[in-house]
Amino acid sequence: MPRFAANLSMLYPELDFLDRFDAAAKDGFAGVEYLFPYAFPATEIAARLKANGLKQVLFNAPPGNWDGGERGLACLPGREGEFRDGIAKALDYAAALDCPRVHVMAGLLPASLARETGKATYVENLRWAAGEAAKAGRDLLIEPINTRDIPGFFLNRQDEAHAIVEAIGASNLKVQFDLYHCQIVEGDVAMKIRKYLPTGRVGHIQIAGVPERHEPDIGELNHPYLFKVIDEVSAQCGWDGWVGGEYRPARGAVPNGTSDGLAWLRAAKALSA
Ligand SMILES: O=C(O)C(=O)[C@H](O)CO
Ligand SMILES: [Mg+2]
Repeated sequence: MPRFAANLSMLYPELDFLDRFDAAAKDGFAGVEYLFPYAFPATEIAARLKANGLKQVLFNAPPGNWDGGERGLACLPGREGEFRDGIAKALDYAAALDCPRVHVMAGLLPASLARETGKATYVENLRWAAGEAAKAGRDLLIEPINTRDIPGFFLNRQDEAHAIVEAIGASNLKVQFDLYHCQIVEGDVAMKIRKYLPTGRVGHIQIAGVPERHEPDIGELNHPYLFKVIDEVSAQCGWDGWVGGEYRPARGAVPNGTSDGLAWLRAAKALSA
């Protein structure tokens, strides 16, 4: 079975962020991911990881003005300086947290901007950032996201993401394959696992129930089946990444709301035992 990480931006909403590390470890997660560490000193987060024997497997580079609605800077002409400063900051945190990969959000394509212009900026920014990440020994990930959750998001489809990664040709630039977004945008998830894992271009997988983005055992995707497909393909091609549970617990921010919803994780572990 794949290794599972808890997404601490979404799981354990009833707890303060720094207390979520302890909860995830107690619930049997071996790794954690989250959107942004920047509100906390890296030393403080590193201490929580160490105290709980957790691996930091992923976080995002600074996305621009998140509260103002921005969702990344990578496709935005004129913001290259800020983009580069954000990558430098992310790589500093990645070193302090011993985190092997950083997700770079593409951003919202402005209505007034031609897609080709946004794409040229995106590709140039990624090329530069992948070079910096390579020097720091990290992978850089890009993630197709559905436009119901993030209207106007620049990167939506798996094939587009893989084409961009192939065209740039940096071995540390990879795709963050979020099965939830994939199901909403294009479907055929199992076949896409079979198609893309063997390419070596998938750096991380994320899961959630579709369409509510609750636990993976709620909704239209059959995760036990997909875990078996991931296992089977991994055995053939050597994929050894992490699967992040990135969902909003159905019971919400109530005590033990996340822990009580982890039947899907126990079932996945039982399958591999
Ligand atoms: O929303 C997602 O699926 C993500 O993985 C991003 O990191 C946050 O938008
Ligand atoms: Mg995701």
